[in-house]
Amino acid sequence: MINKRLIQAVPESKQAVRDQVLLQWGSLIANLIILFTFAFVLEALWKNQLNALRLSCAAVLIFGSLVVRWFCASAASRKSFEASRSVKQILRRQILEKLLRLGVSYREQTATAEIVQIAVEGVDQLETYFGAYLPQFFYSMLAPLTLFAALSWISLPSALALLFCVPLIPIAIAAVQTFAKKLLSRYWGQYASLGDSFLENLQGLTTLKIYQADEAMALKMDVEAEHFRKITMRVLTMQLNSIIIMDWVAYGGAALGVFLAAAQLRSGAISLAQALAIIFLSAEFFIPMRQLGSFFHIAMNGMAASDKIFQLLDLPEPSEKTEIITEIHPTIEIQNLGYQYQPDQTVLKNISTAFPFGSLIAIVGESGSGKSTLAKILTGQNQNYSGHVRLGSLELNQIRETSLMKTVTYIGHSSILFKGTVRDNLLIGNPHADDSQLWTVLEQTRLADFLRSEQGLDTILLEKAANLSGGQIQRLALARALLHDTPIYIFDEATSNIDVESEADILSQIHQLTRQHLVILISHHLTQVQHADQILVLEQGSLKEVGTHEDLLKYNGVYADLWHTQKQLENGREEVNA
Ligand SMILES: Nc1ncnc2c1ncn2[C@@H]1O[C@H](COP(=O)(O)OP(=O)(O)OP(=O)(O)O)[C@@H](O)[C@H]1O
Repeated sequence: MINKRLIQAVPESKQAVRDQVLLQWGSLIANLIILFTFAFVLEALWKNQLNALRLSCAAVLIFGSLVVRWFCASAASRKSFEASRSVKQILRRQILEKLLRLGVSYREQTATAEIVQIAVEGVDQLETYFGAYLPQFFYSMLAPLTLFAALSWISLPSALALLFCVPLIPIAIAAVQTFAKKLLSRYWGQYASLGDSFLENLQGLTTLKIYQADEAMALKMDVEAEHFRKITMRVLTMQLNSIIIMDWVAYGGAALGVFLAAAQLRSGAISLAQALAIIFLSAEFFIPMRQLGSFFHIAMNGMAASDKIFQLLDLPEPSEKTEIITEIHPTIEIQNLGYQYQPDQTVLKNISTAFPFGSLIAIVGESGSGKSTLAKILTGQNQNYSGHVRLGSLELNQIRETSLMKTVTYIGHSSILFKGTVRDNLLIGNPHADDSQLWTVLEQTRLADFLRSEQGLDTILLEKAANLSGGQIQRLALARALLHDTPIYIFDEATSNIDVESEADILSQIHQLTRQHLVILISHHLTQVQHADQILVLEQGSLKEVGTHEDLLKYNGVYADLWHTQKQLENGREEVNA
């Protein structure tokens, strides 16, 4: 019932829990004083012995205790709030730091949607565990012992009977725990997968509408939601059943206390005030444990979530990388490179080649031949490769991530721009750039005129730059990449799906970059790569051909086939257009 690892993960929580238990205990003592005083007032009233002095003493005592109880209760709830706030902060920081340590290759080990679920919903679930369950756990043991100590002076048999009934509640809790743990783990699994599907379908709603597949997808989600509804109902049934058992124990125990007090009063063993005190306090014996039972189910949910958090925190991290690239003009050398996403699927096989600085290297091949996989290896996103990849004199997977990021810039086909101004987005490339440098790259990428007609560098970009065209997004991403000014640039289909004008502008920039940098260009359009210094042709993960455009046409192999096929298609298109 106590997850040691979770508490050790947030050591600061211990003090907060201790404070809350003490404050709750203070509130209990105040309550005891109120109830005892009340019992004595009632007895005095019954015996007609209530005079002004006694009444005012009782009133002062009750009022003073009420003030103490109010103070303890409000301080405890403030502590509870502070504890849950700091727990959430600490765990989210740990998740973030873990992701930073996993680095750009985190997706080799986990999915982004899962991280979002764990970091947001999963951590929220732990609020009750630290803020309410843990203090209640200790308080619910301290409270019956305190009450026993107070009542044993009045009637030992009643105090003993009540004390022995209290453990029946945790026994009932423990009985459901094994079953509850399995059920909650399945509940969380289904919750995460429903969340994934929901997010994916929501993001792809337009596509689903275009293909009129939204209804079919909605039915599929209905099935998933129905499974989730069923498991949620099972969780709730389990929780309600155990609450009923706990209520039976609590009310049964309190009734026993009342019965014993009445019996002892009748036999003259105790006074009326003592009997009243036992009756008032019988319920108090069970309230803390009963409350623990209610928190327990929410806390179990949190513990199931914490398993997922620890799975993420336990992911193996890439080994410590110490090397820093010092060459100003690094080359890339690849030897017997191999890569697999899954053990039985070889995506790259035995590739050996070299990319000299100052050259334009093109990588071509049919879809799925492994071009992007190679680009991701060169940018550190895919780290578990076999063979060697050397950047200058250093092995790539030994290079510190910050150093690699200062050396290689990757521009993919759907670049991400962030909500904010154009300036904010450009400064990501180089935080120290001044406005004139920003305008220079915007001129180079031919965005300057457009932006001048808007609000210049202060033009606001919506989420995913929804207020820019596809071509403008890619040109702005290129401007940001130019500001980054690294010796190596990798363009992975950076001009696919954009207008001809933007494509031409970007290609012209790529060619201008070449002599001062090492540029790797991945493209399906062979016309874009025909002037490359070297063209690598991949086929099913193997390097089939290497050479210039002319060499490869003469060789009359895979590249020549691709070239002629594309030419025929283009000619066919021109004829249709004519
Ligand atoms: N994250 C991944 N997990 C598992 N398999 C993957 C992953 N990414 C790519 N693959 C597989 O690896 C192979 C090579 O993919 P890659 O994206 O490198 O090809 P590509 O040549 O860039 O294709 P395209 O030209 O269509 O972009 C494909 O068979 C693909 O299914």
